Amino acid sequence: MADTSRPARPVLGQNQYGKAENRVVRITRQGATHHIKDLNVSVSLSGDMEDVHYSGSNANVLPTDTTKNTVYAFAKEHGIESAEQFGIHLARHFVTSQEPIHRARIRIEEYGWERIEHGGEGAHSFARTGQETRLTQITYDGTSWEVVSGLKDLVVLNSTDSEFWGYVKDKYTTLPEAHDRILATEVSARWRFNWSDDTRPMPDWETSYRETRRHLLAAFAETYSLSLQQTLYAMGSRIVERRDEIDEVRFSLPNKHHFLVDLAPFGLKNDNEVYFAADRPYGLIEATVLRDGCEARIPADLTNL
Ligand SMILES: O=c1[nH]c(=O)c2[nH]c(=O)[nH]c2[nH]1
Repeated sequence: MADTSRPARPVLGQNQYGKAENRVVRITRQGATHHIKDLNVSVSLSGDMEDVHYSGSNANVLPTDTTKNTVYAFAKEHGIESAEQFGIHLARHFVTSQEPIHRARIRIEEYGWERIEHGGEGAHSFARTGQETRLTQITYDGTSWEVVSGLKDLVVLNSTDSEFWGYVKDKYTTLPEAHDRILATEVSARWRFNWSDDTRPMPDWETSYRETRRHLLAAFAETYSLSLQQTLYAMGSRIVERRDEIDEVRFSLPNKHHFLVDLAPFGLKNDNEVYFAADRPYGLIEATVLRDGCEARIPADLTNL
């Protein structure tokens, strides 16, 4: 019989720790020409951490301060070739150098900079690109890797080649059918690489990002859209078909509605020229596109990644 006089001690569940949002800017000098990498790196470690939670023993705890220092030291010692390469390096270091640490998850946001072209000497002036943030998440358990990369805040718009009609109508439906509308969204996308073990060559991360982004944009621009859902599938399938290293793509696409303004009260005709750009509410279209036979592993809620 279990002793019911004293309740059992509550059990520690999943836990992880580390230093979040280490902002690291690495300048690489090639004579007067400088190169810049600007990252926001979050480290999350897990392993034999029962004691620190139950008793406060820090014997297995690599301080979060040390994880921060490691990010900066690695930026100096190894440079930052790509966000993925840098994250892999860090994850491998934490799992292989610290016995109690069994799993490392490194999340990186990368901010883009473009050169300011000017008549003066040197190439060391940059302007932040107002476009997307590049993202990656590296997970390593000492045996296998999972690399999920992507982007967020990439705003795109087609000013034609978009329709929306033929939908279900009930007594609450007021939306007029559209045969020529603006289609605009702010793309949040994550794609999962099929590279998972060290014995296989890694993808070229920089080329992969550039090409994946290019295919995504080309599919958006080239698809004659009958719904944002159709455009989403076109973007995902183009990536999976053209990039062998990627098995899964997930999108979260807010439909940034542009409503035609009624100019009739002013005696003016609105021939698809003047729109009200509504900021909310917005349609939210989300889906995963998978290589046939592959498993979906990217979480449905991208805010969890
Ligand atoms: O592309 C669209 N998909 C929808 O599901 C939808 N619903 C809606 O009101 N407008 C749109 N547009």
